[in-house]
Amino acid sequence: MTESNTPALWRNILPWPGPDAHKHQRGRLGVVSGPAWNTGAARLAARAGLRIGAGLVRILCPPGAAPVIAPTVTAIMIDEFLSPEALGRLADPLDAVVIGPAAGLEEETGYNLAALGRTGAALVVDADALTLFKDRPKALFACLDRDDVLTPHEGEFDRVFPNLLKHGRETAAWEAARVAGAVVVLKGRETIIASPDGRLRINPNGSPWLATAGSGDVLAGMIAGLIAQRMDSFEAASAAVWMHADAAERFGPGLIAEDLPELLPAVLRDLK
Ligand SMILES: NC(=O)C1=CN([C@@H]2O[C@H](COP(=O)(O)OP(=O)(O)OC[C@H]3O[C@@H](n4cnc5c(N)ncnc54)[C@H](O)[C@@H]3O)[C@@H](O)[C@H]2O)[C@@H](O)CC1
Ligand SMILES: Nc1ncnc2c1ncn2[C@@H]1O[C@H](COP(=O)(O)OP(=O)(O)O)[C@@H](O)[C@H]1O
Repeated sequence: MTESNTPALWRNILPWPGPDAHKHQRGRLGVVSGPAWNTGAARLAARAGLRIGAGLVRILCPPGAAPVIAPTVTAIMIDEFLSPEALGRLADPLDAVVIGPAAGLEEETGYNLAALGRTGAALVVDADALTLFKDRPKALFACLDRDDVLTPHEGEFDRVFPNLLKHGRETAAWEAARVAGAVVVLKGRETIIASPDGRLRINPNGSPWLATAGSGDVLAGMIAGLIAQRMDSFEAASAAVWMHADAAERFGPGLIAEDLPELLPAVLRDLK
């Protein structure tokens, strides 16, 4: 079934806090950072996850990155991990984790993903954590569950799912979700959200102002922030894609990725 991704599909299941909410109950999100000179992407994702309503957000960083991150965050917490096993232990109590933005193309990123795959947290896998698996996608799929989300742009999609795009974006996304056994968000002008059970949504409100570095990192944080709040992964991806574009259209000229999280309160208010 193919649908246009309009708010009517998911507006009534957005996660608003109840009167007894506390921060742990609102959802615990983790974002894996790259090394010291590559922490910006994780900070963008973390800020977006916090703004979309996750109650508690932690950046999980490799040795040496914490002193860079600490002066730039306030509500967001920081944990350092020294091994994939240590990352897994930090992630275990979390509801959702983003891995990939500026994570690096070293094997360590794959080991980190595998460790996260053994935790109970839902994963949003983006950027380097996709590119790393070029030519060996089965190793990526082995880390995934059906509530995990892959967020490739077309370049990343072609690395993980070679020869699929020639069948058209819809068929490609549909088949990718089936073989990966996870939700696939094929980004672009008309972003497609595909579920492993065969559902497909095409996003109608794409904004070219999103063609700016780091906007995909923000989207990954938004999706994971909604999943952390217990929204179904396919619905969370659908809602985040629409809200991301709506935020960009509201701002228009001059938009940079840093602006996107700050636009979310207005987007959320109008949806409420
Ligand atoms: N603030 C930050 O620290 C940022 C870090 N970023 C990170 O920087 C690293 C490298 O990013 P790159 O942009 O080089 O890697 P990409 O994989 O995005 O780009 C590599 C190549 O893919 C090709 N490509 C094909 N289709 C594409 C599409 N639809 N969109 C973009 N590229 C397409 C392009 O020719 C490009 O040269 C990644 O780890 C990424 O997560 C970026 O997310 C930007 C922001
Ligand atoms: N021309 C466009 N029209 C609509 N959306 C776009 C356009 N160009 C980029 N986007 C959106 O911007 C985001 C870019 O993500 P990505 O390529 O991962 O960037 P980055 O790696 O810099 O964060 C995606 O959500 C994509 O759908």
